[in-house]
Amino acid sequence: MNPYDETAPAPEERIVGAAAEGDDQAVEAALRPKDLGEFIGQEKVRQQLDLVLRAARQRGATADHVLLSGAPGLGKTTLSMIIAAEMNAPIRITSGPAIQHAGDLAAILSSLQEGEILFLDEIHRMSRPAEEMLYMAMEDFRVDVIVGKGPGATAIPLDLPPFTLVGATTRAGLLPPPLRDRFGFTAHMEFYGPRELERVVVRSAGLLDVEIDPAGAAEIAGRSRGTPRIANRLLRRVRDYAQVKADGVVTREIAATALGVYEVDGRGLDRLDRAVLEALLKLFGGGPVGLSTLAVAVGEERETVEEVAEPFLVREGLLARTPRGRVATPAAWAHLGLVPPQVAGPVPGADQAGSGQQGLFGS
Ligand SMILES: Nc1ncnc2c1ncn2[C@@H]1O[C@H](COP(=O)(O)OP(=O)(O)OP(=O)(O)O)[C@@H](O)[C@H]1O
Repeated sequence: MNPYDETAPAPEERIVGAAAEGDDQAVEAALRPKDLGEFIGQEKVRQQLDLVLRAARQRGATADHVLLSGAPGLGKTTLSMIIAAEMNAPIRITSGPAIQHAGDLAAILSSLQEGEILFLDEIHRMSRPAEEMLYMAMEDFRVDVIVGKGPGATAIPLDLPPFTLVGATTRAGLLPPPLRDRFGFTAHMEFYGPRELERVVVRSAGLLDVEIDPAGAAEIAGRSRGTPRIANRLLRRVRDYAQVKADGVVTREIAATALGVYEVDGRGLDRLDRAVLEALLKLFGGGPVGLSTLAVAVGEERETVEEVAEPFLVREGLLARTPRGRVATPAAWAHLGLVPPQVAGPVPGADQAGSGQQGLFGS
């Protein structure tokens, strides 16, 4: 099971979904930071990448191949464009699923200019033959183009201009080691902290000409699930509300009310997330309960609960997956303002007699 699987079933378009949806792409182009200085957060990645790029520039060489991994919406595409800008090089953008045949890749590689950045999104979804061609292209800047079929087929070597491959993946673990090893620099992008997201919101508000006060920005940041793409989307919905229902200025109260209309709560949970938590707490006393039972209780597919709702609930420390089933954490009870039931009798190994929680969450 993959928490970041873009192909996971979505019950509906989610305002808190991390994948690009609706009008995201059109607006995102305008909101993308253009250089490393403008890129907010990810300090380590920024520092390391800055060194890699500076060194390449000083040597007058193309930069090493770069692998960016992390959940959707954290800025992988943005960073690839920044790499191109910092190297003053053109960029070609494609994705793993678009390259089904080795020939598709050969066509792209052979038309690259010297120093060009090739951004390959979802690199883990490339076909095997294309992947194998990429090994040689990355290492030797050469591909073998196969002409003909069967016993008469011949491989014609084709030299490529030096280029920089920037691969992006939500699932670094799925990359075969020979491919992973050919990247000179690998960066893992983390979820953003609230302060960083606040800066993302303030920056985007400036670009969109939205008046926002710091508390309004903090309110949106706190509901953005650690993801700049979600922060930008929530900002746009709050802007609409502020414009239609108020004087256009985004304050904490306006942001909270607007996001309440879209059913995004103070911690970024949406209707589905809360339905799962509520069922777990109110119907099953906090668990443990099996996934299928939980899914039936909320009227969703098992996969939807497992792949759409649970990853964020687990990340937030609201739900735990245990061998005996799904279990709510104390934070889940607190978040929904409910009191956990008292369990009668001492629980073996518990040091808080009577709380019953050691039995559920212990070890
Ligand atoms: N560090 C950042 N500072 C400011 N804005 C950011 C940052 N990272 C991402 N964004 C904004 O978030 C949006 C999504 O970023 P981007 O498209 O680069 O994500 P991604 O990781 O490539 O997503 P996907 O995996 O879905 O392709 C863009 O509009 C971008 O401007």
